[in-house]
Amino acid sequence: MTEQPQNHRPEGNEHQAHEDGEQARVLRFPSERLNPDQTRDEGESENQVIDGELVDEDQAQQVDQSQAAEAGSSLVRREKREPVLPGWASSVEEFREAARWAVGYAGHTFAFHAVRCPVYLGRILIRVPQGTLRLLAGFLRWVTDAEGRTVRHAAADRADAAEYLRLSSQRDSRVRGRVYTTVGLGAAALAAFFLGRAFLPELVQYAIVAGALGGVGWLGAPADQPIASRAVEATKVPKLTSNAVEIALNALGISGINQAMGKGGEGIGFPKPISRDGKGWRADVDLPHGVTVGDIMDRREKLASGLRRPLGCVWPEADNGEHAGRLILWVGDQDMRKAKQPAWALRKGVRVDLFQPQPFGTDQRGRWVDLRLMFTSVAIGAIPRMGKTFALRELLLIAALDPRAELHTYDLKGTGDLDPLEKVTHAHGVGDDDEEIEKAISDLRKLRDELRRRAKLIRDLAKQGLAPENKVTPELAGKKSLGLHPIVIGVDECQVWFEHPEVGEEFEAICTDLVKRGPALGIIIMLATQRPDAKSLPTGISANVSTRFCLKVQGQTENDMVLGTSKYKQGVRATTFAWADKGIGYLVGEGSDAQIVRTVAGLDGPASEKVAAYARTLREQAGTLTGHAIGETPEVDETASKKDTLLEDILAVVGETEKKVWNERVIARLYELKPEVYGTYRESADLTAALKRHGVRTAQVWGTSEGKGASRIGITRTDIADEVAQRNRREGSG
Ligand SMILES: Nc1ncnc2c1ncn2[C@@H]1O[C@H](COP(=O)(O)OP(=O)(O)OP(=O)(O)O)[C@@H](O)[C@H]1O
Repeated sequence: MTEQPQNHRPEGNEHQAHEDGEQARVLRFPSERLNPDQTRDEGESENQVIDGELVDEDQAQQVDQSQAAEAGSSLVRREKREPVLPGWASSVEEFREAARWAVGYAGHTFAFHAVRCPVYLGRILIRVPQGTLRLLAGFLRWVTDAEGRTVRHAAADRADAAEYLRLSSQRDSRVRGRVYTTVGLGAAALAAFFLGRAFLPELVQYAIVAGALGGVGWLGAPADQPIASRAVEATKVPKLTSNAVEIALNALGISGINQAMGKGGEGIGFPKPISRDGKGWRADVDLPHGVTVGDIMDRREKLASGLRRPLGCVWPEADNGEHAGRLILWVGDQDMRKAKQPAWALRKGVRVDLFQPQPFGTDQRGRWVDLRLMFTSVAIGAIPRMGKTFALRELLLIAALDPRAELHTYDLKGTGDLDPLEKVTHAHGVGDDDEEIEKAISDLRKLRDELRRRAKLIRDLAKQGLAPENKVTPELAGKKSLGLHPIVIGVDECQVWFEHPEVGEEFEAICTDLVKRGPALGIIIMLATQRPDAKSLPTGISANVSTRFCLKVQGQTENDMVLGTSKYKQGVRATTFAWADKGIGYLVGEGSDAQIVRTVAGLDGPASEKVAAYARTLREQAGTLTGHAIGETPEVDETASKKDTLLEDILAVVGETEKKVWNERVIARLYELKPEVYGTYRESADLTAALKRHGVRTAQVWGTSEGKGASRIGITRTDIADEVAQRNRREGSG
């Protein structure tokens, strides 16, 4: 939340460790006070102006707890408690996955060996003679006490008569005993054989013979050629050791690390043992003083080389809960881009609720990462061919699976990437020719009006206690009569709109408004661009989107433009992705830390068509197919195609005698002149924005109302007249 000065009395004087190391206080708003007496005690600070940051209740509670720990008993320590159950036992998904693996493994092994049984039988029979020889040789060695032979020979060689005699007599008695045992066992075996032949069922006899032969055959197999082939070739992933991590970090060429690793250096700390984490190893590392996680992230490729692992397996991350030198190094068993992604729950089509989180992609550990589209606006950025359009289309498909959602899809690149959504979308645009731009601006103007209608409606509903948080709720969205269903706008290559020479600024103004106010009012705008700079993703938009997905970008500016200010400095660097990391990006969701996510793989055109077909069925059943999806042509706003005559109209309604006029007065007169054109101008800022597009600035101007003079935003007539004259000259010379 942005910094806001608060003029209120503080309650409590708890301290919170601030990011920059300063001590900051958590202050309660007056309404939250439990003890009215306290307010009297704090009367001195009545008019204290506090500069601070608004934090949510959860954050405040966390801080409260840690503060309580600090302030309370000396036995109470600040600590980070590890989960009681390991990840696989506490996550249903992981448990299911492990169980699926075990059953699959057992099934595969059984089938593999069952098919090869005849081969194994042949191998056994071939090896029976060899096995029999080995068995006999071993038996003979045992009976004759062969293992003592070398010692006896040594005694004889040394001419140690006493020792030799002792060993020989020991051997004689041992051999005697073993011969008796052999004879006894032989007689017993013979008796067992005849008894077995006489009394045992034939099947059991065969089984015994087969078992005996099997045993002998097994014994006859050479060590390197076992009877049974291996059903599963274990791909051995080397264990990640602290030594391997140290070698890799040392090889990065970072002087701070090299000094720490050198003689007498502080070394590298491992605050926790390296352990398994999902399908890989996780090492928590305390880097030497002065070395940051960002330094390591910049050298991801070198780190992978140092660890002798493919680049797609090595994922260094910052631990945001700790200091800037705490590195979490996750090394996967498999390259993330090649690892098989678990099935996407929505691939076969299923009705979704946009108010609930939906699976967007998988993290390095192969776990699904969910995203709640409601109450967000989304920015997607990347250099070309990294999977930006796939990501946007996936989000639009998720939205399409909620039959309440009204889609507006714009593919400004014009290659038809969003065409699979045609069968469900309310408004659809492809390309950037004049007609398409006209259609789009007209649609956006309607959306801006809808935004205003919703804002007013929500205000009214809040007054009646029906919108407690002053935003659209699932209940409100479900009431058709209110028209507060989710509206989802997806724009690929949005820079085409914002850079348009005539309506670019208007596109920007409307989109900024939608980004800022849309989420609370059930309007979600998603903008994707391959050139994230101030022109293609205006700052008003980039600063206000709440969900950001950044695939590979080239530099810090683009990185921060998409992911948010200072993200690069904090070690969230989409620049470290490789060219082959398609569909892999940093996702910064609402209030959550950045995480690496791979969008749904294989969701290409045909696969998207299938999901969209299901979405259409859902919409047919719900009766929510509208607009483009049922072949309706949108009514193009007449004013969009007509010449914009704002300046001339102002000159017509503001007489030459009036030098300066307040905006609100100009708007009222314009409305009288052309209500159908100027009906959307509700406030002074609307006229200011419209004039800005014509290169005319508004300013504070003096005027009178009911006899009282006041300074308000307004126009200067000569500015308008000059601009019209200049334009006429330009057109004349052109
Ligand atoms: N999650 C993913 N896993 C694997 N490959 C992916 C994934 N997402 C996208 N890709 C691949 O990346 C390639 C580029 O995707 P896409 O067309 O979305 O890129 P783009 O950034 O929109 O490119 P452009 O800027 O040219 O429009 C596609 O061929 C697609 O197969």
